[in-house]
Amino acid sequence: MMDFSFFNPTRVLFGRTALSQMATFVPKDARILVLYGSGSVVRNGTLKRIQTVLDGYDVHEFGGIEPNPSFEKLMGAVKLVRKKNISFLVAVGGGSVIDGAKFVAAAAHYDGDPWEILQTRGNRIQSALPLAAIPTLPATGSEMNGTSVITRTELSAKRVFKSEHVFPVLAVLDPTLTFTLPPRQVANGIVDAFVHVLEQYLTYPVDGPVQDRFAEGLLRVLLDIADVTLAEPENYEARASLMWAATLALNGLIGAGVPQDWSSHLIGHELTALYGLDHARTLAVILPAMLSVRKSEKHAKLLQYAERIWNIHTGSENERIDTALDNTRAFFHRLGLETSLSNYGLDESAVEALLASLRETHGNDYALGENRTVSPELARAVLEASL
Ligand SMILES: NC(=O)c1ccc[n+]([C@@H]2O[C@H](COP(=O)([O-])OP(=O)(O)OC[C@H]3O[C@@H](n4cnc5c(N)ncnc54)[C@H](O)[C@@H]3O)[C@@H](O)[C@H]2O)c1
Repeated sequence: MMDFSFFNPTRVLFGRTALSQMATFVPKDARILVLYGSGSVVRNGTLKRIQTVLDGYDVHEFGGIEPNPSFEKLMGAVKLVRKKNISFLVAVGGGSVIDGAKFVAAAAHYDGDPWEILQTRGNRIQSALPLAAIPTLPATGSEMNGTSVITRTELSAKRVFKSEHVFPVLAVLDPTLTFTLPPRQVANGIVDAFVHVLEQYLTYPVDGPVQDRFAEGLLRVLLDIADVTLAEPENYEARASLMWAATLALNGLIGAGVPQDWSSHLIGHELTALYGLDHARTLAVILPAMLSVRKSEKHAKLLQYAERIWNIHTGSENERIDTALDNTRAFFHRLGLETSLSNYGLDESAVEALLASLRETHGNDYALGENRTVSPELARAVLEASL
């Protein structure tokens, strides 16, 4: 196992009663800004429930945060925070709203141009407003991590920042808040969480059996509940398992002490920035191609994945790995996600545009992935394999 430092300060309230307990953990004199997205929380009554829970507080609201939240929109919230002297943020929605609120939390305290927060990947953040996250879409794990992904629309640039200061102080996880999700978003969430685990699991062995078994447990649960939670949106137990699995997939625990890849995510971000594909849909395209192209580099863990997740024990080692990759693609297809760029109407010209965009984001000589082998040449091979 590799040496590591693990930090996670987020208090989690989980279950049907979580929302009603929330106020216990919000300072009595807080001036609150509730941030939300395109309005599903208004239509399905979630916002009303939060207003009731926060009755007695000085509460303001900021809606309209888009999927793949934009810097431009969020700067409006930063302005409001300063004008109203807000002291506590509450983000209710999917990963986009929670990520957006993290940016607002950091930008409100930032001296200088807030775009620098993204350009310096969060390194210069000294403090941030406290934030409570109420996820309504189990997927990103943003409710219990210090990561945020923000898009600057005018530059077609999607950027990540990380900071210990933007971990939510509170994550309110009520699976019933996800019952209204359309199947497309549930499927996206399952795939997003599944790929988060794989980015931290399918690297190379470092004798980390605790991390491996945690990761395998989460993968198996996601495979077990996927069909049920899609067919029965109000099956509480299945949705609760999805929600907790998605949170644990990216709260730092399974990745502590093991190598991490994340190259599929970084290429996927460019796909969203240029062509607007949902985050999870970019992963379903890029990840299988990435694993195929880097099969020999990841051989040992791919073989372990084939055996322990897909119960494949016969055939040559290469055949077992190929079958595991076929099964992974089939799982994504079964959930309604495509696994090739051409299914989204993209061709060779998109490959060139994506490669240019990757250079813009990461420099001309980038080297991504756990072994720093994902160079511009290798990224080209992955993108061509994903056509
Ligand atoms: N911070 C992280 O660690 C992290 C990790 C992975 C991805 N991300 C980022 O998160 C974003 C994606 O977040 P997401 O997948 O959660 O989706 P999202 O927040 O973009 O939401 C997708 C859609 O679902 C709708 N929705 C949400 N909850 C609903 C509900 N209960 N009922 C009905 N509709 C509902 C939203 O209105 C929106 O239209 C991307 O920008 C991605 O890059 C962040």
